[in-house]
Amino acid sequence: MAPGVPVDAFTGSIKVSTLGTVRSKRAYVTFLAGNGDYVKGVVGLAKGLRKANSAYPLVVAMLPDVPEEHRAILRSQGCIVQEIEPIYPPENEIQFAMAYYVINYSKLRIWDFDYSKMIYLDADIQVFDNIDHLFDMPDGYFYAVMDCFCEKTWSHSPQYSVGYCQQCPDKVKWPAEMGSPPPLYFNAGMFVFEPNRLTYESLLQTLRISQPTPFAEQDFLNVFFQQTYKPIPLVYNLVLAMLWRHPENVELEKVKVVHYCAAGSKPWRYTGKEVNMDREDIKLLVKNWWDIYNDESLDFKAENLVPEGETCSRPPIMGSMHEPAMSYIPAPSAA
Ligand SMILES: O=c1ccn([C@@H]2O[C@H](COP(=O)(O)OP(=O)(O)O)[C@@H](O)[C@H]2O)c(=O)[nH]1
Ligand SMILES: OC[C@H]1O[C@H](O[C@@H]2[C@@H](O)[C@H](O)[C@@H](O)[C@H](O)[C@@H]2O)[C@H](O)[C@@H](O)[C@H]1O
Ligand SMILES: [Mn+2]
Repeated sequence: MAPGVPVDAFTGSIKVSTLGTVRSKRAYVTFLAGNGDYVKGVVGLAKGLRKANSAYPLVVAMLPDVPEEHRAILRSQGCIVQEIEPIYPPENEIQFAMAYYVINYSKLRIWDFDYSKMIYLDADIQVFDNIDHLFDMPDGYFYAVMDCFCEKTWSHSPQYSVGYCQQCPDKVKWPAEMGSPPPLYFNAGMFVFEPNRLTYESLLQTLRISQPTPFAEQDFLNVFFQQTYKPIPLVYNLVLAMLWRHPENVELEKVKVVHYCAAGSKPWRYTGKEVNMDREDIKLLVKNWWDIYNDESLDFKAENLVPEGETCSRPPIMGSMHEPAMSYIPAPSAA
């Protein structure tokens, strides 16, 4: 570390101004696995961030099973393609809420990326308003939106069995005989974090001695970051089930980020046939996603690149950067 360069005590990352010294590197990051249709989600996300005039690039952490054709599509949309090795949980008999969640532990590789602060977004998320200001929140915390426990996907949990949800803690109170209520729990489809080698090593070491649970890496991250987790408003990650489970908590016109995680809501697979998918608000949100996906004016244009070294208020979205050669075990095909 260059002497005299201020280092943030908590994260160990370099914190300097942009005036002639190392600029703290920021980026959005998503995760892509398999050769299926989630690549459409990433293209939509890249175009949505562009439409929202985000100043930061989108890095795609992808497993080795993502085909070259999909990688080329993402580079052509200005994404930074970064291959990662899969991470599997310890041997287990667990029944994940969705079988493919087993690949989601691989998300943990993003803590080893060379950035000072990142915003993680699932590929089934769309950003409809600029959220760059989230990068300026105080360092040293893990920021994410609180999840909801009311969907059937939670039927394994004590919360679901007693009808308790952190979104309405006074509606059905946590039974005193079950001890204190569960700690606040976040949805891991969107979070603001600081990549850091020490944190990364600790995540991997802790995972090796952790019992996998139904929501896979989401459960694991909630336990790991329990002491530094800070809830942020649901406008930054609208878990669609909130629309029918807690409408009193949702002001749809103010929502900046939509998470298409409800069963049947992935826009690129949408049929409208599943439960709640025939709602007018769902139809509108799916249309809004397609309007961005199909908008050719939002496609990446190389001429928008600002040549290296020129001062610019908005770091360019780079086409692609050198992918480090990595040896890896072929990952199982994702869902
Ligand atoms: O076949 C798959 C399944 C999942 N994912 C990635 O893993 C994330 C988490 O899965 P998903 O969003 O389906 O989970 P949900 O939020 O719906 O529970 C996705 O958003 C993608 O980024 C992927 O790339 N390919
Ligand atoms: O691997 C576990 C996944 O768990 C989460 O999805 C769930 C969770 O939000 C439940 O609360 C909902 O009921 C459910 O619909 C939704 O799919 C994250 O969105 C995803 O990124 C990933 O971490
Ligand atoms: Mn998701």
